[in-house]
Formats: sequence, structure tokens, C-alpha cells
Amino acid sequence: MSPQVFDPDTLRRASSAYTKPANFHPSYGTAGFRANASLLPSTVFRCGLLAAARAILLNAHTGLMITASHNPVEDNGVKMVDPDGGMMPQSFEAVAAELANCDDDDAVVAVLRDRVLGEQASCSSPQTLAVLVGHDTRPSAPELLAAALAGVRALNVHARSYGCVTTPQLHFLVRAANQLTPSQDGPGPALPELQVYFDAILGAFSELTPPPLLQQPADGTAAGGSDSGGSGSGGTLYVDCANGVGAEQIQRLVPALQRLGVELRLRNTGDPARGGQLNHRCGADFVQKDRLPPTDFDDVPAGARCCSVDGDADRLVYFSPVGGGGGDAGTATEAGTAAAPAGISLLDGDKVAMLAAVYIGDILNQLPSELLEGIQVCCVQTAYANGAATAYLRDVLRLPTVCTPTGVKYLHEAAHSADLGIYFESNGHGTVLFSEQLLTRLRAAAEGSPAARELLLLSGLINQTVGDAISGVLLVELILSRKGWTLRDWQALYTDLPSRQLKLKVADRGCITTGDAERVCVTPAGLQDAIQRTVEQFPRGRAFARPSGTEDAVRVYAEADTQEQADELARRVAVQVYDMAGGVGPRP
Ligand SMILES: CC(=O)N[C@H]1[C@@H](OP(=O)(O)O)O[C@H](CO)[C@@H](O)[C@@H]1O
Ligand SMILES: [Mg+2]
Repeated sequence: MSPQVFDPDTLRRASSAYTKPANFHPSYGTAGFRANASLLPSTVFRCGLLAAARAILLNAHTGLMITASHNPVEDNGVKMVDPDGGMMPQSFEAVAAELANCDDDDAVVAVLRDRVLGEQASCSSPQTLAVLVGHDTRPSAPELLAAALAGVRALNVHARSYGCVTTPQLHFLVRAANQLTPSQDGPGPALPELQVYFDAILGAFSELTPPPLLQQPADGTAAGGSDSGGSGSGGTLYVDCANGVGAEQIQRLVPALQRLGVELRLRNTGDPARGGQLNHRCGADFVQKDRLPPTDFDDVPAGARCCSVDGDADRLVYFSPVGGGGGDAGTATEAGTAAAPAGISLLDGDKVAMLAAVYIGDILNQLPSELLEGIQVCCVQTAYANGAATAYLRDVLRLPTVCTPTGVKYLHEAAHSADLGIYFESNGHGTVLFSEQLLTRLRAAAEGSPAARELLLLSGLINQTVGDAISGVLLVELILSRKGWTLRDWQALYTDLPSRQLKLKVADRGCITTGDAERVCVTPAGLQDAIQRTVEQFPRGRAFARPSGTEDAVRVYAEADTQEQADELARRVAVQVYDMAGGVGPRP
């Protein structure tokens, strides 16, 4: 007979190995729990419990990803993955935080029994359910992985570690696991191997890639290894892997892409001989916020086609090094970073979204009109989207747009409510979601309509669970190739308004609350009026301030007609936040 799901003694014993540090009060933020890794074993153990409990409650496999994404190497974090491969619903965050904050083992037992499992606590253990666990390259991963597995097993649920995988791969695997027919041949439930991920996206990519690309030289000599001319695809693509998990996984695309005429040259691969550190002066967050080429790019020629992923490879931005201080270096540098001599021409998440929107628009125009009847297409952005991108969507592409608060959980939800939802944060996290209704129609039409077939294949190329840098690279390369565009052509879709991001510390960032998708400050009283009066003094000015969900800081964003004005507007708003919301440290 199977053991009971919930055995208080087993649970108490397992929990006693993972005591919560006394002054640690974790909260489920923009991207799960994140903190210095040394604080996290109890949190990760309890997330293991919770992921197992959710599997039991939903009678489906769930997942746990141990990563702190673009944050420094000494941090770590944990995110929960739901059976459909999406993020745990926000309605579950409060109880996750309650469990993570329990002061002792008895409280852990009580919260799990009374607040999470309820009647299910007395069921016998389902032998067919698993929690799939993945982690990034951080040195703290093995210890936290052990904590996660211990948590899952304390509820008699099967735990399967996929080792070092990207966040989007783990989300994909959870969804794939739930699509398999349940069977139990071995000691645990039947679960997919990582190869199904590569089979899916590379299979779709091969079918979508037109024959001319197959005939291009694979030696990277097209356009002299740079993007300054010739075809937009083929040739060399330099990839900054942030010294993270992307390096090993993107490596697996090399042979396939090479056959298709794209030569990848990977940099910041975590090679100990080169001494690079995870996310340190490299990775998508650094490139997007500091507008500088990452470390290990000194020999990359100006104009070359480059991209950068973050530490867990769920973000992607493209860029081109610009020699001699050109480009848009410094246009959005966070406080404390000096302006640099050489810059980049950045194609951020907004630009990736617009590229995808242009291409998808081309396909939609070729679809039989009845297929599109009642189909809703929308593009989702946050307040950080450059005003020029929003104007391009509205005035040129004429697509309905939605603005949500920061954090992909909000964007994803909004995109999900359309039949075809394109969402990207400016920092490069995003994807394109297809509704079941649209997919059904595309499947029915695919045989007779090349456009329907193409859109259907695209839904297989693009990770349907979360933003994915690996499938993003394939998408961008495909579109550039289809359109015969260089990075310069892509960049020319619209010109970003000069912008600036700053961050500052206040005594309690909780005193700042926001409304209208974080575009206005509701409290403290008077702050929004002050910001508004300042913004009005700047032509094409726009600015907002919001508390970060991942750092103890308040972020300020400003854009205006010129770089000097964007800088000045950001500075003045930062001073207002400092004065009215309890700034600490030096006044901006
Ligand atoms: C301005 C910015 O880039 N904010 C990021 C950052 O959130 P904050 O709440 O701003 O700290 O990390 C989130 C998680 O990765 C990401 O979703 C978000 O876009
Ligand atoms: Mg990330």
C-alpha cells in the first residue's frame, strides 16, 4: 500500500534539517524568492514541499527552478512552475510566503496541512506524480538542489532533477511531462528527457528555414563576420552567454545552425581558464542597462551581429559594437556606472517584439480571411517600453497594445487572454503565445495554406511556456533571414527615444505604491504631482518611479527629446523620490 501523503513525523524530521534563519523574511517577488544563497536552504526545502503539494492538489506534475537569473553569483532563488509550464498563479503567492516564513517545524507542518493540502492531506501518495527540478550554474546550486529534493520527497512525491538547465527548458519540460500519457514502467513516473525540447524547437526551425540559407557558406565569412552588409542571417553571430547555463545549452545548437549557414561564436561561456564570473559585466541585463559591450568582446568587430542572454537564459537582447564612443552608450546606465568610451547599438526586448510583430503581421496578411474571424492579436508591454516602440505599434503596425505592471507573470497573463499575444519586457524577456482556438484553425488550414503552416510551425519554434533566449535566437535569425535584413535594417524600424534608468535607496520602498500599471505614484501623497510638474517641462518627456520587486531599491525611468534632457529628467525625479519617500545615502 502507498504511504500517506502527509505524515507529520516524517515531515517534521525532514524540516528540522532546514531551519529558517531568524531574521530572514522572504517574500515571493517579481520572480519568486530571491536572496543571498546562504539564507535560502529552508526556503527552497519548503518550496519543494509546496511544489509537491501543488502536484497532489492538481493531480499533475509541477516544477521548481533554482536560479537568481541575472543577479550576482552569490545570490540564488527559487521559482515554482505549474503543470501547464507557466508560472505559479499569483493567488498562491501569499501561502508560499506564509510557508517560507514559518518560524519552526510545527508551523511548517500546520501551514502545509491546514492552509495548503486540506482534505488531500489524508490521501495516499500518488505514485504517478513528479516534481521536475532544474538549476543554473551557481556554486550554491548543489546544496539548494538537495534541499528542494528533500522537500518534495518529504511528501512522498517523486523528484526528478534535470541538473543544469535553462529556466525556459525546465518550464517546457514540465508542460511536456503533463502531455505524456501517464505510465509507470520504472521506479517513478514516465518523464521526458531534455532532448524533447531540442527536437521541438530545432525541428520547427529546420522546417521553417528556406533552402537558400542551407546553401550559404558555414564558415562565417559572409559579410566579413560582421553585419554591415549582405544578408541579415547566415554569417557569424557572437553570443554572450553571461557565464551562465546558456553556454552549455546554446552549444547544442551549434551543429544545427552551422548546417543552416549561421555560425555561432560563444563568449562568456564560464570557462574557468578565462576567469569570467556569472553576470559580471556581461549578460543581457548588463548590456541592456549599461549599454556597453560585454567583457570578452574586445576582438569582436564594430558592426558585428551579437546577442546576449542572461544567467538562466530566459532573456535575449541583440546588439552591435560601435567603435569610438558612438552608438547609444550610456543612454540608460544605472546610477554609479561611468560612461564608457565605446558603445553599442542596442536592439532590446521592445525591438525583438516589434521584429516578431512585423513578421507575424506579414503572415497574418496572407492567411485566408475567414481563419482570422474573431481572432484577437495584441502586444503587451510595460511602462519601461520605449515611447517610440509604443508609437510604432500604435501608428505603424496598428496593433492593440496593453500595458501591465513589471514582471513577466503580468505580461504573460495579458498575452494569454488574446489568441496571439506578443509580449516582451524591454530587458529581453518575452515570447509569443498562441491560443488553442487559433492553433486548431491553423492545423485545419495548414495543408492548403502555406501561411497557416508557417504560423503553426512558428508556434512550435517559440517556447509557449515562458520567454526563452534559445528559441528567441532562432526566431530572430529566422526573421532576419526571411526579410534579408541586417541589424541596421532592423534597428531602422523606429528610433528609440533617449532614455535613462536610475535606482536609489529609500528607508522603506514599501511607502511607494503605484497605479495605472506603475505609471503613476499613488503614495506618498504629492509625489505624483511633483513628478508630473517636472515632466511637463521636458519636450516628449515621460517619467515614473516604482519600487523594485527584486532589489531593495526604487527605480526611476525617464525619456525625453535628447539624452541630456532624459538624464536631467531622471535626476530630478530621483531627487523628488529621495526627498518625499525617505531617501538614504547621497542625494541624487
Ligand atoms: C526594470 C527591470 O528590468 N526590471 C526587471 C526586474 O524587476 P524589478 O521589479 O524592476 O526589480 O527583474 C524582473 C525579474 O527578472 C524583471 O521581470 C523586470 O523586468
Ligand atoms: Mg532570467
